[in-house]
Amino acid sequence: MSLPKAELHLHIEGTLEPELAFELAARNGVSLPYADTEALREAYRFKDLQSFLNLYYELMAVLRTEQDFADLANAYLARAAAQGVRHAEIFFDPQAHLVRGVSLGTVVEGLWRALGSSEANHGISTKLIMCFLRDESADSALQTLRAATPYLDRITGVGLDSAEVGHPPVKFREVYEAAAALGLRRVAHAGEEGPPAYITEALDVLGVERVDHGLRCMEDPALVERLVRERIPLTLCPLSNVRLRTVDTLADHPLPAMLDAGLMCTVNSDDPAYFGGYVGDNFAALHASLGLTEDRLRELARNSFLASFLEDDEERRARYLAEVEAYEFR
Ligand code: HPA
Ligand SMILES: [Zn+2]
Repeated sequence: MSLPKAELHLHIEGTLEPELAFELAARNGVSLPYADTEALREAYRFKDLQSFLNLYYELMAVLRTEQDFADLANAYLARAAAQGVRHAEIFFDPQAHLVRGVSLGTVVEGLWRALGSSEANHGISTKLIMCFLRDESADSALQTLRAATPYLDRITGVGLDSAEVGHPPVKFREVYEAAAALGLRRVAHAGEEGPPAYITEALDVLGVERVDHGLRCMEDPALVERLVRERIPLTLCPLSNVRLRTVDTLADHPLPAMLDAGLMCTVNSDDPAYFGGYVGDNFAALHASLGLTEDRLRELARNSFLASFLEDDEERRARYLAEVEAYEFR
């Protein structure tokens, strides 16, 4: 669906399509434990977040050089452009590369080769958000933030991802305080598999401005009321929730109830190579399976720009919002 939109919850490593994975494996002399792309796709049956993360980290082995990261990002941007994305705030997982001996410079410079020319090549403005792995130590997150010092001109904010349960936001208080002191924006995954209390903690302890997923807020009416009152954006990822079995089917997704409650929802693809669709596919699926009306879809698109970190360019935001209003569904 080509409705103009911003994508605010997108892990660049999660855009690694099987074809590109095999191409990069050949280029870098890395062997993958799958015979071909078909066999690899067979492994895309996840029972929960962890079963997905295992494959997500395994396949990263093919990402070695700046050009690999540039190719990965360019492939994403081309697909996103075809689905109406005008602006993308892109997550990356530095610790997952550092542990393999790939430097932060390689990752950031490589991604920047694509992001720096994204407006010219794809018509998409971009921002970069560096995520900490919550199943790694708080000290490792602090070291990662320190290592990012030379690249802070290219990094808009910090996020928190990977295995949620058992790794509450409070574990990362110190690194979020340090990030805030550096002027970085703050987001965190919370309430995907973890309890509503993690959402509250991400807000109160980490000072996040957006909550990634936030799905399980629906179990706590007082929290819903607060999120509505404070207009905290939630970056929902419906196809991801189905694939990771957070909801049974798309028809059971609470998104319509969340919109009815007045929550500021956005729709995103999370890890589109693994979850069966890019962001436009998520919009189309919501329309098909949940009967979301054109007004609702337009509201979601409007929210995506309102929730984006475009405070440095309000003129651009206004232009994108005008495009949303002018869009004609066909
Ligand atoms: O959906 C996700 N959840 C948590 N961590 C992640 N890292 C990549 N994708 C995800
Ligand atoms: Zn995510």
